[in-house]
Amino acid sequence: MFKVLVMDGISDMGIQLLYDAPDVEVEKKNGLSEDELVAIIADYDALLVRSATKVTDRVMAAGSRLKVVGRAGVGVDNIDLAAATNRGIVVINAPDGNTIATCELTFAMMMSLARTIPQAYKKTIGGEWDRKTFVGVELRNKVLGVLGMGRIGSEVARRAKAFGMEVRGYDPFLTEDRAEKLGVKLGTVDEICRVADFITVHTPLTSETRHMISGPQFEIMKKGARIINCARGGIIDEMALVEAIDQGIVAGAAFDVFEQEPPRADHPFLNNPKIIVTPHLGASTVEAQENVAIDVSEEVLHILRDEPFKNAVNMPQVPANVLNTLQPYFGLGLKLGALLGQTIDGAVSEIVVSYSGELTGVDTAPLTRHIVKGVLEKQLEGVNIVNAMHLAKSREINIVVQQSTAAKTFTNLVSVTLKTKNEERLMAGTLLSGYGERIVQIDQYPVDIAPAGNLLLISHTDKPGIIGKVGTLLGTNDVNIATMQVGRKVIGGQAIMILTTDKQTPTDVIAQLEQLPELTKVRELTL
Ligand SMILES: NC(=O)c1ccc[n+]([C@@H]2O[C@H](COP(=O)([O-])OP(=O)(O)OC[C@H]3O[C@@H](n4cnc5c(N)ncnc54)[C@H](O)[C@@H]3O)[C@@H](O)[C@H]2O)c1
Ligand SMILES: O=C(O)[C@H](O)COP(=O)(O)O
Repeated sequence: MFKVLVMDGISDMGIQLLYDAPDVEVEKKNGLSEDELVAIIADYDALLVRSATKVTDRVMAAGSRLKVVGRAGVGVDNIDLAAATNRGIVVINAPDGNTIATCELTFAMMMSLARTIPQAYKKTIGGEWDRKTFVGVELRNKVLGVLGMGRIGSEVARRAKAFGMEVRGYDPFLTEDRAEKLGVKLGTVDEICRVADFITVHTPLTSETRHMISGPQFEIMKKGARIINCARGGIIDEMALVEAIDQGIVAGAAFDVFEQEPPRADHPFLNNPKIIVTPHLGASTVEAQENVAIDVSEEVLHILRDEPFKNAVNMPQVPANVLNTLQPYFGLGLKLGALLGQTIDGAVSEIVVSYSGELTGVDTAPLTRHIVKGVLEKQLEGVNIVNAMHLAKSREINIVVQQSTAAKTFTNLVSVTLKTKNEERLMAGTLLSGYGERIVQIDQYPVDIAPAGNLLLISHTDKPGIIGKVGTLLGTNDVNIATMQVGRKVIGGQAIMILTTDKQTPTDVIAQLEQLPELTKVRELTL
């Protein structure tokens, strides 16, 4: 039974999938401190959070069963991603579910700024009928600058067009083609600051976007501009903004997010009549909360059940078509890595993976991760596809990936070579239509083995009687041979023998085999 801890008031309707799952037990808790979370997290396989819970390295270190942290929302700045990767914990988010909610809040903010609705409301309910102070501006024919043209920024741009606004966008990853389709004119941050009547930010908070709008931008800003931040506190320099308002450069600002949340009671935004604030409500609609909780629950179930998943934040994204092509090879890759890893002694210094046939032209990185996981898992604890590459890198294992279009006997071939200081071994496998996974080459020898069960890999000198000696020794020790193959390049030269046995070969029998003078290496390979 998988145990899932759900925090931060995530929508019950959205996590119904988890409640309904026969293999999942759900517990809901709110407002736990880091210490309280550390004290209980060892009981859970999955942790679901919004932005309130800080998932620190300490929390993950205590989560000995933790496989996945699910963020019911977009931003993962409350989760220590590097620590999660290090510990092999998958972090997933729900990037699409709250786009519209946040876009609509941005518009609500923009219209509130244009028409000073919160200020007018406050006076009116206070008994004042003030029709002179609150003369607003229209959105039509105004320039809107959108910094960050991803999901939310693009939706904001679309709606702004419907309001008759001219939209200028800045996003280093936005192509001219897409900008044209959205009806957005591209510009730099400074160009946008000079001309925009409204500026809204929709980037993540990164070292590049921190204080993206600060003193120098306010200096060149069009007089009377209005600023909106429904993305992340810190993208706009809060103190510089207050100064720009005091200097009459900025006419008003609307913030849903703060550098520190909740802001201190004496934060200068909280008593400034030109600044509208909300308590990080961008994603807080019934629909968005259901959407993100459904998305994250589906992904958590996939991860717990070892099924393919797509929204991992601490692993590269894999497009669905690529995943579909690679999926059948994951098992083969894992087995090739695991078997080969057991054939060598000493530290691996290099893993060379070569793909050919129908695997060429495909982004095979996810398959390489499975192979590396296979190689490392017999030596290291806690290796998984999230941390395999990271662990290899931290052990200075060089990973070389090659793709070859050269015509081969097989329609697809995955070949893996492991190198240590003293030796080099190769194993290649293929997916044969109707037969499934086959190992078709070990070192320079062609073979045909189904990678399953108990395998004995024996390197020996090709001499008459060796096969008989091995068979007799195994037979007298009650180890039944299911299949046997031998490979050699020249008569009397080096050769290999691969046996599949019905049960594991006891270690003392392996020791007896090793005593046979013709055998140079005996390895039991298990999966
Ligand atoms: N207020 C809320 O409750 C709320 C709700 C949802 C999302 N958000 C926040 O809004 C932000 C955007 O969300 P999204 O779903 O649109 O994300 P997204 O990933 O779809 O879009 C972000 C965009 O920012 C761009 N970008 C990155 N670095 C940039 C830079 N240096 N300059 C300009 N653009 C840059 C990216 O290319 C991308 O297009 C995120 O930080 C998210 O956490 C806040
Ligand atoms: O990044 C997000 O998805 C938003 O900031 C929403 O955060 P929340 O789930 O805590 O409302």
